Amino acid sequence: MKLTITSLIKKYQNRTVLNIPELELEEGYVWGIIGPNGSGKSTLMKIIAGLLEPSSGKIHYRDQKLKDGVQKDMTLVFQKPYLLRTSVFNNIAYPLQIRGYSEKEIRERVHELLESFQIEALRDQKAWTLSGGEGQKVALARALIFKPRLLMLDEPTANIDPSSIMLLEERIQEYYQQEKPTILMVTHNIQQTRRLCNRVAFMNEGEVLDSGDLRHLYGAEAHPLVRAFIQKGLI
Ligand SMILES: Nc1ncnc2c1ncn2[C@@H]1O[C@H](COP(=O)(O)OP(=O)(O)OP(=O)(O)O)[C@@H](O)[C@H]1O
Repeated sequence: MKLTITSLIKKYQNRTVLNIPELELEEGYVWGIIGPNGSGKSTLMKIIAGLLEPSSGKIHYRDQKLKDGVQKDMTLVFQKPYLLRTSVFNNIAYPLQIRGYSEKEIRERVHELLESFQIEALRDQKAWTLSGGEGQKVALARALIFKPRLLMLDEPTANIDPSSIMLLEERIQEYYQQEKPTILMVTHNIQQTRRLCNRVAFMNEGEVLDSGDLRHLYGAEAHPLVRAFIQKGLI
């Protein structure tokens, strides 16, 4: 099973910010999407999540066009957590509420997530009063609660303290081990890529220069620009 991208172009005014003739992302892996600022990583994730229209091109997920309702199976967690103007509990419960789960199931599942993210104390706090790191935990808990088959994370641990980074990474790893979803994760942290990802795609100026397993990307066969970036620690 694959996520297949064909002839994808995204332009703003006349500037092309994304140009991907062909890219296949095999399912069941944790993909690190890496590359310098402005290379199109977030734009690609938003297009896959259906939040942004491409200028042209096609994306197929499990042999279906993205349009055909398959996006209910996926979610994108933004770099700056986007939370609803309500309590932490309601934010995490929301994906189950709209999917018609019973009150009891919702209470139990939310409680489990509050515990595993160590945010029980924030249960009734209003989402807009949370710190950045707390908000990021709530956003990830809300994403995991409905067990998406495709989980997209845009710099999930940017501006997060080291112990919270560890906690978020543990939750992502645990979810991957339990459910074997496909995870696409934008990160600027190479160490994090090594810890969490088993596949990597490298982007530069709107193009995917290289992709594959970690050994390939960090090895001698990788695209010369990818090697230069990695060797100089530029990403
Ligand atoms: N709404 C917009 N209008 C015009 N240009 C845009 C818009 N959104 C993004 N861009 C441009 O598209 C390019 C790709 O942006 P994108 O956010 O996808 O990059 P990125 O790789 O995620 O960067 P970063 O690592 O800094 O988060 C950038 O040059 C950006 O300025």
